[in-house]
Amino acid sequence: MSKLRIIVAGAGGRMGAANLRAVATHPDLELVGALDRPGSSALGKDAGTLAGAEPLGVTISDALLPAVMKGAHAIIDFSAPAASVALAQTAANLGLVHIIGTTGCSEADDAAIAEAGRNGARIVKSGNFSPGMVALAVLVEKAAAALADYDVEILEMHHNLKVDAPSGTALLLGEAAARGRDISLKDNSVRSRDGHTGARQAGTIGFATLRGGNVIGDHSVILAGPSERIELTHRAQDRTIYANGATRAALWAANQPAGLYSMADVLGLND
Ligand SMILES: NC(=O)C1=CN([C@@H]2O[C@H](COP(=O)(O)OP(=O)(O)OC[C@H]3O[C@@H](n4cnc5c(N)ncnc54)[C@H](OP(=O)(O)O)[C@@H]3O)[C@@H](O)[C@H]2O)C=CC1
Ligand SMILES: O=C(O)C1=N[C@H](C(=O)O)C[C@H](O)C1
Repeated sequence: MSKLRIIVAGAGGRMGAANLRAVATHPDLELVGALDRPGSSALGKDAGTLAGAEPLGVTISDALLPAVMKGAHAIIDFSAPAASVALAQTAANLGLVHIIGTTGCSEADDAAIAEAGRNGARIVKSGNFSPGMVALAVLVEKAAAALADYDVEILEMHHNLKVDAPSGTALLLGEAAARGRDISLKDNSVRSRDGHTGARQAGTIGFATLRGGNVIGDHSVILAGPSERIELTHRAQDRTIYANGATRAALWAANQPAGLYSMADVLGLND
């Protein structure tokens, strides 16, 4: 089998480094491009050196076309919402696989990404690419359904450089709880509390956000009922889990028709 040729977007970032290492060490993948934003201090550097590994002979660039010309099949993209929307449109035009880990997308961004999936891109988008988190979401959906009158609260903590809140994973877990209750998350979520809030409204799904230090990603879903509390928790210890999930998704999506997929699809949970 010939190797799947990959472009890593957001290459100069924390996840960029993890993705570059995951691609470089995977026997079925070949790195053909590494992108960062115009003006980034990463431009012109060797992708491997920047990721703390051996030089890879691929220079970080802000131009997609030269990498596409090397026969790229897939983009692994953990960057920023505007960049991910633009890349999804390019992936649609070229029929590429596009793995999107970027969080903090607006409704309009998500609609544009879904449109790209309808127009030829093979997209896997997830707020969390760890298989453990996909399993946790299954448990949350079941627990929220079984304990239909318990209060659901979602707590997340991340490093002090994270720019979006609640995290993409917290929202993914909120969607799982809402599915379990057959309600819309958008219409039933409480994203923050401050001041005289009044008593908790039954049936809502609450979110709380903590930021500090270098926490990679902690998430807890708490189901609070009369005289008991169930806490379902995931703690990430290394960004490798996300990068390995992303490479797995790229290899899976290469054999799928155009569309917008989730990590649950990749793991066969929706078959
Ligand atoms: N789904 C998942 O499993 C995970 C998702 N994430 C998400 O991935 C994203 C990146 O996280 P992280 O690596 O920690 O963040 P970083 O800020 O470290 O990295 C983001 C990178 O993207 C670059 N970038 C910004 N705009 C563009 C652009 N237009 N084109 C190309 N590159 C661009 C940034 O450049 P510069 O710094 O110069 O602005 C930076 O190098 C976040 O949304 C985060 O929430 C993170 C971990 C796991
Ligand atoms: O920004 C991060 O770091 C992370 N972002 C994702 C999110 O928003 O949930 C995934 C992970 O928690 C790390």
